[in-house]
Amino acid sequence: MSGDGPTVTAILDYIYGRQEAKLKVDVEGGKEEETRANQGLQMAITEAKGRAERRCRRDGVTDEIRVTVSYLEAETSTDTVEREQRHFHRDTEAESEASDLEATAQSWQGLDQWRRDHPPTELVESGPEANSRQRRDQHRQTEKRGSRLSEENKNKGVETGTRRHSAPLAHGLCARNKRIADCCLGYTPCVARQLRTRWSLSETSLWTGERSIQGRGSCHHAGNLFSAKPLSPVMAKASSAGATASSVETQQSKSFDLSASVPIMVNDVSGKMGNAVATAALARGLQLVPFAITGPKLGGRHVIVGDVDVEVIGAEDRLSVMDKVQEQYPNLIVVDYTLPAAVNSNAEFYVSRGLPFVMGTTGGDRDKLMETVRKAGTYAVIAPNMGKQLVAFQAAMEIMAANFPGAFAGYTMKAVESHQKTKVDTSGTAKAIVGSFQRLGLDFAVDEIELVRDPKEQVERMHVPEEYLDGHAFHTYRLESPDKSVAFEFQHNVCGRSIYAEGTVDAVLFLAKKIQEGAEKKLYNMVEILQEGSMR
Ligand SMILES: NC(=O)C1=CN([C@@H]2O[C@H](COP(=O)(O)OP(=O)(O)OC[C@H]3O[C@@H](n4cnc5c(N)ncnc54)[C@H](OP(=O)(O)O)[C@@H]3O)[C@@H](O)[C@H]2O)C=CC1
Ligand SMILES: O=C(O)C1=N[C@H](C(=O)O)C[C@H](O)C1
Repeated sequence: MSGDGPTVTAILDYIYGRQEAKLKVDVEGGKEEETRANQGLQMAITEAKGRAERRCRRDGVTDEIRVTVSYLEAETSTDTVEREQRHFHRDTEAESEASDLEATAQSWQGLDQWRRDHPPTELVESGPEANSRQRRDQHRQTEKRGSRLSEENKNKGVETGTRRHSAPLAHGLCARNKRIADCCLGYTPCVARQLRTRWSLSETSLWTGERSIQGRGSCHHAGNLFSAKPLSPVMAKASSAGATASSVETQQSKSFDLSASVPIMVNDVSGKMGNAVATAALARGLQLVPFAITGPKLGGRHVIVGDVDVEVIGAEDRLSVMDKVQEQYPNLIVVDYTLPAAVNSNAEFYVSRGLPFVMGTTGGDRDKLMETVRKAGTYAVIAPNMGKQLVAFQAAMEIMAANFPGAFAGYTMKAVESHQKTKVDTSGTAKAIVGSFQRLGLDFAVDEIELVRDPKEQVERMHVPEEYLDGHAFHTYRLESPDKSVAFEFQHNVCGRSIYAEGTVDAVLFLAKKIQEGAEKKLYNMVEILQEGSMR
């Protein structure tokens, strides 16, 4: 047994053709007898099984899952390094590698072999007993490899971004298609293999630089589904590679749910958050609808996001435009980042058209907003903050308030929030957190929250970095006991908007999934999405 204890590595493998799923659980670094008797480890395995089953159900792959548990000998860290380096060399030959991969991945035997040659850079699921040293080693190696890969791709004139690549195939796809690449990042080799399978017939297009594949092909992370709608040139390419277009279609219609290729409309894409969300959505393979609705008489502009030219339509023309858009994109999900004054009327418009939506905009009449959505029974996510860790903090505060109501009775609080000077309302996040403090016994009203909007004060007093004066959210809550002998301070400071944009994409994908499943519950907040494990 290694000094750091055994490692659990669980790999979920969907076998689409046979509509079944297998979970492979490897226990490395432990002797069979010991690991069987190790309760923590067994719990980790059970947990991995449970998560795999949930994932299978969520993805609609199969109701059945076969589980095998194998006990392997421990490896030295030197082995790991060597294997990682081999992996790197093979990464750079990703194209031929991908062919090997498909052949070897046909059986568990093959998968075993493949995994020995391609140790995962990240565990799909890892139990509490996971060996942190080994993971740190792997991480270091991967980071090194990632930057070298980026360098190489720069030389080839290919944009891959700075994130690391988890599998040769992911790298292969990265090299040709940024959107797909982004979806692949973070996937483990076995999931990447699914992608390889999906794209096997069109991979040549990816590698030879055909732009056709970049059209509306898309994949997304939620549920590990890879949904693709290759454009006809890809079909043609596949045909010329020896497969008929119909065989490609048959394979896809069996394996994919095309509704997972989620089209989103971002209102208003010309705003700061709207733009950030549209950019993040494209990077994660969603389909950006080339129309956005803005306020009355504010339309007539075009905003270019990635390679999509979005026409911004004034509210006065929204009826006719939406007729067209909904016909063309029946699975459309709307994202709203507009202004507090527009929240209620926009929500009414969406529900009147049965449009599922994610409302990130703060302010307006929140009770009325909830009532509108509940009454209409439209699928929606409504939350004042979409940032994963902020949502977790919010959830923690709610839990504390629910468990210890009145625990801070008698305490006083000062709450201050600083945002870019264009922000017109009080932080919706602060209002939600204050709600929890109220339940904890504090006598504090939301209109007591202090707002800082003056850039000079933001720099000098709040210590906002100057480059983020146009996009920051700094919050501090300071609590004191009646005799001032005890003080608590909670602070969350965010620079930029990417944390919210990523969370918004999670929310869109979550909603798409719920719609696809026909979920009875229609209205969600971000805490619920986080609880379901649907935030990246
Ligand atoms: N939930 C979350 O995680 C987050 C929420 N937010 C919230 O998102 C909202 C938007 O913030 P931000 O992007 O910074 O603001 P911006 O002012 O940059 O963007 C608002 C956009 O909405 C447009 N607009 C104005 N009126 C309407 C209307 N009636 N219908 C549709 N669009 C309209 C504006 O157009 P024009 O410019 O022409 O006036 C502008 O493009 C705020 O409420 C903010 O608090 C922000 C960050 C994170
Ligand atoms: O307007 C913003 O910027 C932000 N708005 C949200 C809020 O009001 O809580 C979230 C975050 O504070 C950024």
